[in-house]
Amino acid sequence: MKYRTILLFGAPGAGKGTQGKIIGNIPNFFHCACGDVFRSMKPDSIIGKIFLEYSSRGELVPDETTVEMWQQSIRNSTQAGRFHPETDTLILDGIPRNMHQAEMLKDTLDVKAIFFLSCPNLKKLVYRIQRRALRENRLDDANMDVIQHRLKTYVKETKPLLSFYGKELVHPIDATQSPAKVLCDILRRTTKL
Ligand SMILES: Nc1ncnc2c1ncn2[C@@H]1O[C@H](COP(=O)(O)OP(=O)(O)O)[C@@H](O)[C@H]1O
Repeated sequence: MKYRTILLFGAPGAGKGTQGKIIGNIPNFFHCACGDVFRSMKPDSIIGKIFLEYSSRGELVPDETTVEMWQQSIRNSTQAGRFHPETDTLILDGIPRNMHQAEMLKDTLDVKAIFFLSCPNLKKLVYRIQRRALRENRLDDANMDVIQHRLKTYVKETKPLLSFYGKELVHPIDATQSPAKVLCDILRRTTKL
């Protein structure tokens, strides 16, 4: 069975995690952020070490490791009764993150909509990422070179995904607005799906 899915899409710092966490608290939605799954791994486990190696350089973790880990995490959430695939909509954030991952997940995800949190103001993104670094103690947010590299990786590898799914699924959302307004825009469209 394919999972009914909404993708939260956008550059690092666009606010995917902030929105995903809130929406995930609404009944019949289940939020899964791939970065959170990586960060929940023990730093001395095999995946934990691979994650630190790549994320501290601002690079994507290799696709096989990522997709396998993500699938395991979804299976665990289903078995634990947190995610009910029959009735819940999956709110995905941070995966798929390139064309290859989208291909790998083609038979797993039934993508109903992509909310593209658009923030063309680079300074704003960098400011948000640096603020988060202080709050969440994230290695990959800590220095400017890594942040720049992450933003470049997004443009080169992740943004082309928008055309993979096709523009009829893509809902642009102005992510420079306050979190409450962004949430309103997302929910207004979600209830029409
Ligand atoms: N789908 C993915 N594929 C590969 N690497 C990923 C994926 N999701 C997360 N990561 C790794 O975790 C890091 C942090 O991701 P995330 O928490 O989504 O933050 P951000 O949105 O700020 O990039 C990424 O820079 C990358 O190294």
